[in-house]
Amino acid sequence: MSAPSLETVALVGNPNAGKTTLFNALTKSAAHVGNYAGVTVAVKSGEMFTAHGQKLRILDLPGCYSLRSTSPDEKIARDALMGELEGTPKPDLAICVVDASSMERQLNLVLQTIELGVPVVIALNMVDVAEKQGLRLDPAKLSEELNVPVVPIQANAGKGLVDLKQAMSHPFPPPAESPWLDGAEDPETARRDMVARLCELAARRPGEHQQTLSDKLDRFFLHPVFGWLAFILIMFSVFWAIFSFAKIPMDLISGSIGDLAKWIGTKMPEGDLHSLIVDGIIPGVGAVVVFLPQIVLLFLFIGLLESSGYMARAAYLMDGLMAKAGLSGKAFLPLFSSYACAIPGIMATRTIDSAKERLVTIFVAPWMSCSARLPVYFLLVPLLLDGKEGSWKQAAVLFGFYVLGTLSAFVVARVLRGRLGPDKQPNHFMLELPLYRGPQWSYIFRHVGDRAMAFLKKAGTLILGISIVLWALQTFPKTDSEDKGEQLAHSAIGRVGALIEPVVKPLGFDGRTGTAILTSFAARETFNTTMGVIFHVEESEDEEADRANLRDQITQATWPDGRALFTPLSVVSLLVFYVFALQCLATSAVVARESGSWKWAAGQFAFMSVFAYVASLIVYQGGHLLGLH
Ligand SMILES: Nc1nc2c(ncn2[C@@H]2O[C@H](COP(=O)(O)OP(=O)(O)OP(=O)(O)O)[C@@H](O)[C@H]2O)c(=O)[nH]1
Ligand SMILES: [Mg+2]
Repeated sequence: MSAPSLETVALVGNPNAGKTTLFNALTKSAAHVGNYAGVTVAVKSGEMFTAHGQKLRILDLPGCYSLRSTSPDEKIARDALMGELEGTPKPDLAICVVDASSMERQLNLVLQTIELGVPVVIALNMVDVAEKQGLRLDPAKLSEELNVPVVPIQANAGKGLVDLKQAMSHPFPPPAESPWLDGAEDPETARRDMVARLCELAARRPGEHQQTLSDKLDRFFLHPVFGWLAFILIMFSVFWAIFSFAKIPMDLISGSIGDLAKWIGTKMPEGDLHSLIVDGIIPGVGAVVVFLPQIVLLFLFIGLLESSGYMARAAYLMDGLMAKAGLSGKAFLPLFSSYACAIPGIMATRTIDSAKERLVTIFVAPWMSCSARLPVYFLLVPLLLDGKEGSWKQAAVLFGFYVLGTLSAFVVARVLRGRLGPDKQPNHFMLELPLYRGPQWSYIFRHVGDRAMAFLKKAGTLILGISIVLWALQTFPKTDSEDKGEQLAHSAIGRVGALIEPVVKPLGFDGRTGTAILTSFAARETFNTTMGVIFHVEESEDEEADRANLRDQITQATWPDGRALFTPLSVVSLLVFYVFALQCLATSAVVARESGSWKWAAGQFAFMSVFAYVASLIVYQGGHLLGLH
């Protein structure tokens, strides 16, 4: 029975000290770690057994620099320690996770935790890094000075965990005193003096400053000119690699889907069920699933950038640009995570102290092109270029659409930030540059695996359901006509298309594309599903045609008068629409929760939808005036 009396141990420490790594090692779980500050923004709980078989509850807290902070994630950490956080019991023991290589900055929090009167054990982490820097650590001295147990560990290699578990066994050490406060007028100064003394005694720096490899790399990656060139080159290579490496597995998947459809086609008798599977489910789900390789590659590259430590350098470079948008460097990581998915990105804004800046960041986060847009981009971008043109050109176009979303987000952030007025709270951005590290493959693979599973799960549930509904909508009501085009026009979906057409025609789309846009307000990938279902039927008169390749089918689509439906101009207009439209119910729900107001979420939705429409209109009509087509 999970008794409520289960004793609770909280992991406290500065951001990036290795708390989650330790949490995972102790509880054998796989919470997300990353080599930059602010990865954990909510309290995570797990269970473990001590050396004596005693069961403990472990809490992984968000990193914080002090216990008086104003940003939501640091407040969560403080409240959890004080037992003031709803749903989490007051910890019976706090393990202060300290990065041994930067004790000067990290011990302050340890002192504050001791002052709270909670029993404390110090886990002196990253001893490997400290050693490489030539630091001479003296854990015994530190323990003696503070009167709390100190255990040197290396969390990512599982070293020292046995000793740590021993220190966590019952009875817990008694709360330590805080003699540094005795007779002190200003606790802040008293703590600073104490930290200096402790470092002098227990963490002696080598005589001369050694230039580490990280220092050397940083001279290049943080260089005002070369740093930016490297940044652009790295990002561009990621896009290029996604386009070129994904090609082989993608052809394989789309080939198998085609074969499957053909095989079922020959095995099953004609009829509605046959049609449901061959014309509804397979093209509908298939149009999304073929992009699995791109999703996997995107998350693989994000994982590599995160764990190597490069992400923190990118934040450093972007700091100046962020300031121009009225945001601080703290907004960079939330915005960057939004390229994967806006939801964790919006959650990560909890690291931002300023409430107003946080709102603005939440507002613009969905314009960082998320991975759900990738299937749409990958379907459409190649239509702009001749299929044979190199993948670097396609990568350049894709890069361009990412830049468009990002720059527009910065402009809107600036305007909005200006309107919200100045901030009362102080806002300090302290960017730590962690050391460069080799990739941690096991975490990366697990994370990529999770993402791939989530993507497939969505395809197997939401997308599957929508495919079935779409198939029904275009099969019923039935006509007697043999002509597929007539049947489509007569069907429910054809009627919806006819209704929508006047609205989307000024943007260069017909009713079928309009229907696909409409359905993608549930989730963006549904665009492909709808296109897959509608255009599959349209073109399948020709039984010899390669049914699997949706792109070939939509290149051949025409208006009733025979003009091509997808011209470069209408494709650009469509892509622009997808860059800006907020088509994700889950994001809106998270925005409402994190901003604490439905109005904010609704306003964001309305703004982005109208913006997308107008931007697309300007592109299409403007292009026409310029004689483009
Ligand atoms: N070299 C070395 N790296 C470590 C050690 N422990 C953790 N790391 C790495 O340090 C980085 C940060 O680890 P996390 O566990 O995410 O840190 P955190 O304290 O949870 O950070 P926040 O959630 O941002 O507060 C990761 O890249 C870890 O793999 C260690 O003992 N030695
Ligand atoms: Mg963490």
